[in-house]
Amino acid sequence: MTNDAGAHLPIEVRALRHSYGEREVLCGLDLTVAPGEIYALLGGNGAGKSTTLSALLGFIVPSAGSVRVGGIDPAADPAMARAQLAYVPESVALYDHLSARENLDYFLSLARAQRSRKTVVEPALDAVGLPHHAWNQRVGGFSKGMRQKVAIALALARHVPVLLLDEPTSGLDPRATMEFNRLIETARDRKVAILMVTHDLLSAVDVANRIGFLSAGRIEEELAAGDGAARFDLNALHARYTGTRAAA
Ligand SMILES: Nc1ncnc2c1ncn2[C@@H]1O[C@H](COP(=O)(O)OP(=O)(O)OP(=O)(O)O)[C@@H](O)[C@H]1O
Repeated sequence: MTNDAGAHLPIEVRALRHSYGEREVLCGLDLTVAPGEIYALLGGNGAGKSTTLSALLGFIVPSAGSVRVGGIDPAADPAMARAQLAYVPESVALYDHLSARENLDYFLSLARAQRSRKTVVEPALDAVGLPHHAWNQRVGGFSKGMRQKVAIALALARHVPVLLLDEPTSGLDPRATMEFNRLIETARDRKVAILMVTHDLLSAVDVANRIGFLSAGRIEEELAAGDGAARFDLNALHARYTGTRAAA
């Protein structure tokens, strides 16, 4: 699928199927994320959310269907596909003995990206709201929220079109969750396409443009945020997520 200008969407998954041995986990998954959109992918344990991320990262070769990241097939060219994206796992992997600034510098050099301190690294750290006094501190002492800021700063500095987030708010308190949501809005404002795998319904309701429920290997229901203050109907979503819809 292409957008109106004929270009590929940053994330496109079409009729994706994947089996582990005899067991089919994804059975015709369709999912797209546009530039400047946050898509929250919800689903029960074992629904196939991580498998979907693995397909986007090129860690698995799907049995059928198509996956494109920035127009590139991750199964055919994983390195090129990964160059289009930033992946933030549940626990952000950084070099603990290096400072925030040094981590950015190092990862940018690995990505062969521009890494001028004044024009790239510092503006990115500023954009994610990492306090200046922390820039030169070793990240080993950072909280999960601060580590996520460094990871998102790296994504911004690399100018990638796609951001993949795996359970980003698990273990964050409500205030840190709110801060994280504002943080990914910074990436959305820069037209990054963001796919967030999560169990955190409140966070999804707060920040997502669309919410998709993965069940039985496909998107069973997809909802778009409304225009008003109540972007989604939280009660209905909760009933939907907990399988108590009939009683709701
Ligand atoms: N490498 C693997 N080999 C065999 N089965 C696997 C493998 N990885 C995942 N599975 C199975 O595939 C199904 C989907 O797993 P997946 O991790 O994608 O689900 P999930 O939605 O991310 O779950 P959770 O919310 O618990 O993280 C599960 O039943 C899981 O046990």
